[in-house]
Amino acid sequence: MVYYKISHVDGRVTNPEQRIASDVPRFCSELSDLVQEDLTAVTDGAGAMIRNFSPAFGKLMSEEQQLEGEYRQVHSRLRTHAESIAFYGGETREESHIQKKFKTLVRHMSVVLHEHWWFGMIQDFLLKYLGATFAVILIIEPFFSGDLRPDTSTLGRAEMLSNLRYHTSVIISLFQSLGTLSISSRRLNRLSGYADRIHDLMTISRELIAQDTSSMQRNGSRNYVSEANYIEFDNVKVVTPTGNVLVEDLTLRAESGSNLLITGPNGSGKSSLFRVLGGLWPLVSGHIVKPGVGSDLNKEIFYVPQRPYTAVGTLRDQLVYPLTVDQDVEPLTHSEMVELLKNVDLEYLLERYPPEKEINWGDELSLGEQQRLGMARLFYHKPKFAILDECTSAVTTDMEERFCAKVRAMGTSCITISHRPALVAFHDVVLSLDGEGGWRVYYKREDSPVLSEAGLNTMKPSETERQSDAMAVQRAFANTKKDSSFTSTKSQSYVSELIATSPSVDRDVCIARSSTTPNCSKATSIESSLHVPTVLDKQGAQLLAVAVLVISRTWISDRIASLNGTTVKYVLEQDKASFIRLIGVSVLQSAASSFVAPSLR
Ligand SMILES: Nc1ncnc2c1ncn2[C@@H]1O[C@H](COP(=O)(O)OP(=O)(O)OP(=O)(O)O)[C@@H](O)[C@H]1O
Repeated sequence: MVYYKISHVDGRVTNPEQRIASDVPRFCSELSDLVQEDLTAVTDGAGAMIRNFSPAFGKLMSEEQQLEGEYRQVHSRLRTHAESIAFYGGETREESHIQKKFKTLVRHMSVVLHEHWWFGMIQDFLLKYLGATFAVILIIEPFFSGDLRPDTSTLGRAEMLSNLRYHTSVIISLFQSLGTLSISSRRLNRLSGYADRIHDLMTISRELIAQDTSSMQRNGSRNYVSEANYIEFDNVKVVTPTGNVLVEDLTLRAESGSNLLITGPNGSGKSSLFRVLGGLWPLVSGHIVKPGVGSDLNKEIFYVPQRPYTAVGTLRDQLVYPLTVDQDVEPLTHSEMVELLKNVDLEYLLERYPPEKEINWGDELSLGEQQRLGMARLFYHKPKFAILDECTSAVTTDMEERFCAKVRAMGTSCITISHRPALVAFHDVVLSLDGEGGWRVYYKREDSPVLSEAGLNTMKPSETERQSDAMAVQRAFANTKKDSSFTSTKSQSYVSELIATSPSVDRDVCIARSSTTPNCSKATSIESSLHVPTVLDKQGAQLLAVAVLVISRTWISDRIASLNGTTVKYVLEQDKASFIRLIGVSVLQSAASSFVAPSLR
């Protein structure tokens, strides 16, 4: 069709040279209109075809957003509940959950990228290359076999085609390069942001490793953790990461089978004591003895926080947490599950939620229900020691008493942080912190738990309501034995103490272990997973190959552009004589027509 139209346009002109000189601009514009028409037809057809074959990108994108949101949500949950998870020793469980979400997202992303890849290829092929090739064939054909084929000189044609080709290719290349450059700078900025974050992470993990190594090297005897069948704090100093001393040189032993109650005003360091015991905060000075050294804290000492951590998962997952169903050595049967839930009056959850349904329990259960679920979890694990950090604050006193009785019957020793006097009956020893670094230990009299005024003189007149509760708890004990009580004003830097001291073990019961070892092993694993490629390894070689490819491609494009220019110049120089003749003819023609026209008028 185009050919016919071109022939028709061309049919009015007789002499090829004259035709080229006078009709080239008009011809070009008409040709462009015709090609545009046919290209539109071609692209419309291709567009319709593409639309029909196009994958559902909208659906894929919304799914990607959802999966990415879920992945980020589990990450932010991890950050919010980091302490509870660390106390439970739930790192492996959380890691597997996050990995699962991550793998789902990666799988989906690879589907999306694959769809984009093949669709992009087809789209490029149909719209750019097929369309362009078709257009070129349409344009070229009349020049070679149609009426447009010149008889003699090729100067006009060469000039037109070469100029067209050269300038078009230069302009296209220039814009492509500018576009690539602007995208590259944005990509480089993003890359430098990621690199910065990874660098920070690597620096911190190196610092942790260095701290641990230096702590090992200066193997002193001031701070170490060892293993035995009981929990003992021997001259332990509890210091916050900001350097505040919360408890001075605490000496206390909790035997397996006895129950310890810890009281004290808000912020006196009750929970912090267990942060040090669990290895979440380093042991600055003193000696800690506990069961299960070298394994996760939850194996022997199970922590039940005030706001229990509820993992996303099924009801069974909540009960066996931090174990996963696969790790569960003796799988929890349905009847055992019913039994555990009955103990805390939560059996109705089995009817409310399908057993295999994954629920965000933290959003769906009340605080009291979550606390009871935490208790059921403790009944499942049956640890040697249970640290109960105000974990009954939101349940009824009746439930609290049932819980304490059940824990006792299980043979688990409780270390309870509470201000409720009702709990006194279940404990043999009370540790009272005064909030200024001082502490006192009260033992229950053998004969009876009668109230006693022991230790009251250490409390200040400005006691809060909770302090009054704590006093009431203390009154429930007789002061038959008083270990020690003192206050020190000396405050030392947490970090400098950690670096300056290191474990030294020469006790027969001990398995020496630095309190920072878990951090170190995690830091080492982070470091090893953050592998930075070098030229010598596989990733480095791949990066180098890509760089070589990009440089060679740029060089080849540049050479092609320069050859284009040279070719045009060569053609023009070859046809210089014809070109000058043509210019002369054109000038004479226009002069003659301007001379003849007014005289005719
Ligand atoms: N990560 C931290 N960095 C610095 N200071 C901290 C950190 N965590 C806790 N503290 C501080 O340590 C002190 C003791 O906190 P802790 O949680 O042990 O108190 P608590 O006796 O359990 O109080 P409550 O009865 O309110 O639960 C508080 O003053 C708290 O601000």
